[in-house]
This record gives sequence, structure tokens and C-alpha cells, in this order.
Amino acid sequence: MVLADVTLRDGSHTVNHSFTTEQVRRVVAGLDRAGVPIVEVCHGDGLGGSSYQYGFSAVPELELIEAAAQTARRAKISVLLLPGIGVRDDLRQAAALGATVARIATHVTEADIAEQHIGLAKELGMTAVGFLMMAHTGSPEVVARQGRIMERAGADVVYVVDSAGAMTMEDVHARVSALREALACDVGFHAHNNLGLGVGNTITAARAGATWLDGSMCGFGAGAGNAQTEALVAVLQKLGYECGVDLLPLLDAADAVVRPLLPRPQVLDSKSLILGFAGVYSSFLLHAERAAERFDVDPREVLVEAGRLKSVGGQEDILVEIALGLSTRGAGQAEAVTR
Ligand SMILES: CC[C@H](O)CC(=O)C(=O)O
Ligand SMILES: [Mn+2]
Repeated sequence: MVLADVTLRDGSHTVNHSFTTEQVRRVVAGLDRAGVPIVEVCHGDGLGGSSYQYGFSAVPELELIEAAAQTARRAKISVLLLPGIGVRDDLRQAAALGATVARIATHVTEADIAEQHIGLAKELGMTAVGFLMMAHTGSPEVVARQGRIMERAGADVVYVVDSAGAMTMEDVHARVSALREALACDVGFHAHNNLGLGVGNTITAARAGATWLDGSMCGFGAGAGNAQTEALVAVLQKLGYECGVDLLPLLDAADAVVRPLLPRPQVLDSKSLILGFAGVYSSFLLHAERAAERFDVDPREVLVEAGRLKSVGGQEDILVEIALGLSTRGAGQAEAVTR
């Protein structure tokens, strides 16, 4: 198994993209010492994500990537890029600073917009990973078809990404198996814990043939966090899967370095749970909370409505419109939708 830790990328949502260079150095050192092979570092919404729309990074991501690459002895540094948010030059700069894994992310039906970036990653000598987001909205056949596009473009790995933490075990099994059958390259899985299934779903993915698995330490990550890296490593070891990570040094890093960075204890609260229930992009949570506060409405209703409208990544501004609409229409809509 190849474990990819996304604390310093997906977890960046948890701290409003405020990681400092020193924090990145300490987290990378802890993960590296434990033997985590892939460590992802960049803005939570990928390269180029620092913006009014997604939230500004406190420290430019290229400085964080450089610090990470200088710190890691064994781990490879990964970056995420959503074509349109990040551009080809962002990838070139990240590679020049030491990133060697490029994960190119698109909505599950839009793999074709990743082709050029996957090709560039290969030209730059990077490991190229295709990342099919919001995969619960695509059938297993769609996931397989889109995965083939990424593989044809040169991807070394294609991921099923449960961006909303909305998948059940059956959903995961069906999509990972479909990719496994359709592709010759490796298959990966990225969970969010919004329904409390993060680690379990990741194990289901491993059983269905995924060999690249994502985790995030201490519950960092958008929504209720990803599959918790420490728990995932412990369960993988109990089940006899080899992932090359030493549990006790990993727990030391969790306790001494990562957990103190959490702005509040990570809990699976009603808002995170609604993300998974309604199938909404996990990174919408903080935006929904802000919009709900601005218009004095229930953030859960905002999320339920965003799910009903089948909103996709990049449509964060729709949350403001929904909150405004709810404030003028009054409450009660969420109840009707969830019933
Ligand atoms: C905005 C990028 C997104 O957070 C990528 C990801 O981790 C996911 O879709 O779960
Ligand atoms: Mn994610």
C-alpha cells in the first residue's frame, strides 16, 4: 500500500489555509520519520487556490512546498492541481522546488480537462495521479470511462475521490472495482469522514484493489476530515497490509506536532454529517457556515439545498445565494428535503 498524507493540503481547509513554514517543516519531519511515503503540501483547493473565492494562504504555497521538500529525507512531496484554478506554470514551479508527485483533480465527469496537466507532469518527470472528485455522483461505469481518459493521458494512478464523504461501503466497492477492472495502472481512494466511514471505506477500497490510500492526521481535512492517517495505519497493520509506516513514531507526530495545530477538537458534528448525507463537497462547509451566519439561517439547510442543487467544486458562491434565498423565504425547507 502507498499511503499519501494530506494533512498539509486537505487539512489546510481546517485552519483556513494558515499553515506556517515552521509548522510545515515540523509536520513533514514527523511524517517522514514515521515512513509515510507521500506528503501533500499546497493550498487546500490546490495550486493557485489562494484567492478571494477560496481563501488566501497566510504563507505562499510555493514557500511551503520548498520547505517541505528541503525537510523530507525519504517522503515524496505531492501537490494537487485543479485545472482552471491552478495553471501549468504553477506545476512547473512546484516541480522546480522539489515536488515529485502531481495529482490532477477534476470533477468525476470531466477527466478530459486533466489531459494536458497529466502530460506536463510526466514531462517534468513527476508521478502523475488522476483524481476523480465527487465520485459518488458518477456511476461505476462513468468512473471507469473517465479513469481510462486519465490513464491514456499518462496517469500512473487514478483515484476515486469521495469529496463529500457521501459513499457507503457498497458505493466505494463498486467504483474502485470498476476502475480496477478498467485500468492497468494503480488505483487510489480518498475518503472524507462525514458519515463516520472514512477509515472503513478506505479499507473497503483496499479490498477492492486500491493500492494508494489517502489519510490525514488527527481529523484534519475538509468537513469531518479524511480517513485519519494514524487509525488507518493501525487498521492496515491489524489486517496484515504492508504500508511501510511505523505506528508509534506516527502517533508521536500526531500527539506532539499535529494535534496542537487543530483550531478546535475535530468532531463529527451535525453540519459535517449533513455534508455526507446530502452529498456536498466537504470544502463547502466553512463557506456554508460563513454564508449562514451572514444571513442568519441554519447552515445545515444551506448544505441540504446545495446538495439538492447538485453543486460542484468551484461553485462556493452558490452558498451565498442559497443563504440569501433561505433568509427571504424562511426556514423549513431542509426538513422537507431530508424527509
Ligand atoms: C478543492 C479540491 C478538493 O478539496 C480536492 C479533494 O480533496 C476532494 O475533492 O476531496
Ligand atoms: Mn478531500
